Amino acid sequence: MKLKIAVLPGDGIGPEVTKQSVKILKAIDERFDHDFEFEEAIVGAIAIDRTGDPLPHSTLELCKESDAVLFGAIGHPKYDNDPAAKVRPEQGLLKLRKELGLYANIRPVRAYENLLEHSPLRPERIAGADMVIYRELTGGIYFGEKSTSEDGQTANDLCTYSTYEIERLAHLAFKAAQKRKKKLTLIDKANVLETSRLWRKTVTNMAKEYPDVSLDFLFIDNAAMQMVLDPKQFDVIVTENMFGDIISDEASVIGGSIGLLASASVGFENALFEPIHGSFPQATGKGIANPVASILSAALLLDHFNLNREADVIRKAVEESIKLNVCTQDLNKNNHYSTEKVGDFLEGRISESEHHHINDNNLTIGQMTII
Ligand SMILES: NC(=O)c1ccc[n+]([C@@H]2O[C@H](COP(=O)([O-])OP(=O)(O)OC[C@H]3O[C@@H](n4cnc5c(N)ncnc54)[C@H](O)[C@@H]3O)[C@@H](O)[C@H]2O)c1
Ligand SMILES: CC(C)[C@H](C(=O)O)[C@@H](O)C(=O)O
Ligand SMILES: [Mg+2]
Repeated sequence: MKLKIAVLPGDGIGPEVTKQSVKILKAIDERFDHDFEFEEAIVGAIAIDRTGDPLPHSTLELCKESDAVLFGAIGHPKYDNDPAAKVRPEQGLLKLRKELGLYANIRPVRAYENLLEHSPLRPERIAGADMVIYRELTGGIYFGEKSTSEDGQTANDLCTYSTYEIERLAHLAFKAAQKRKKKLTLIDKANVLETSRLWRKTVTNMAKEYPDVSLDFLFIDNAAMQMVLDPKQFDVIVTENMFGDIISDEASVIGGSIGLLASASVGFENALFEPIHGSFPQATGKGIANPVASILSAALLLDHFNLNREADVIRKAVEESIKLNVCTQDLNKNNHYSTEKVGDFLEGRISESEHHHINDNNLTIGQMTII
């Protein structure tokens, strides 16, 4: 298949992990005889430094004309530590999501058999946990009107949702549940927030169209507790932008590290793939960042184009690396491997791999297969 992939490494560990996922995609390209073309562009703090704009026009245009975007991470302490900064790296990512219409952010989370002991959570609580979080990505409090009073003593962030925004995401989540364990959980704060009450009303109405899916509701505060107490209860989660951001970082503890959690952001026309973690500035240049989240995001990219067999080869290689303890230090304190070495190991496995059959256990969601 011919694919043009825009590569936006970004800041901090972004370039280090993205280098590995590009390497893996190139190995897949070679192994399966595809025709992948990669083009890099700047975004985030590095783009502010060079152009004054966290999302330069040329970067946005490249993303629009590409089949998919492979995104690293953005963010730099010089902005995190300056609340008065007029322009911020994060604005680049938020604008990109909005401009590309990426309303659904899909974050698969699961426990790995060989990492059960590694998680701070009790192994018997997390063994078998396997869920997908559908996070709304272009609305809510992130994108509402913002203001600070002239005296600087009061600030506002408006949270707005429309039925349309809720429905287009919830349809994807219901469909995902139909192909999985047929359970959908809406996470909200409907006991307090008007927007959450609209989510509950809208999703409840939609449930009639999906009679085979059982729908339940959790308030976000309780959900945050349930996520660590009994994560096996979750199948598909659907939630608004900010709750989804927070609950997915929390859920990464189940896998053993946020360095394992991949995501796909999709809209009607565009798709972007990125790890859920940030630029982990403390690790920049040290070769300690886990590249697996970025590599599994590349696997989701392949799934998006129905290259399920190829995506499966990547996931199998990752499973194997975990089994053999070929991991960065977040997963293996003793005898750990560098970012590059983990990438090299996976690349080697892919190049040597047999052509696999499509795993029938994979669950297809729209165009996408979710592990
Ligand atoms: N999508 C994004 O680009 C994105 C996401 C989250 C945060 N950020 C930005 O990143 C910067 C740092 O934010 P933060 O420290 O809150 O979050 P972060 O995700 O960068 O790091 C939080 C912690 O997670 C762990 N971690 C993250 N990535 C890892 C990896 N690949 N391997 C191993 N461990 C990893 C580290 O222990 C780290 O201290 C901020 O500027 C923030 O705005 C960007
Ligand atoms: C960097 C930030 C804007 C972003 C978000 O909150 O969406 C990040 O935390 C994420 O999860 O992708
Ligand atoms: Mg986040």
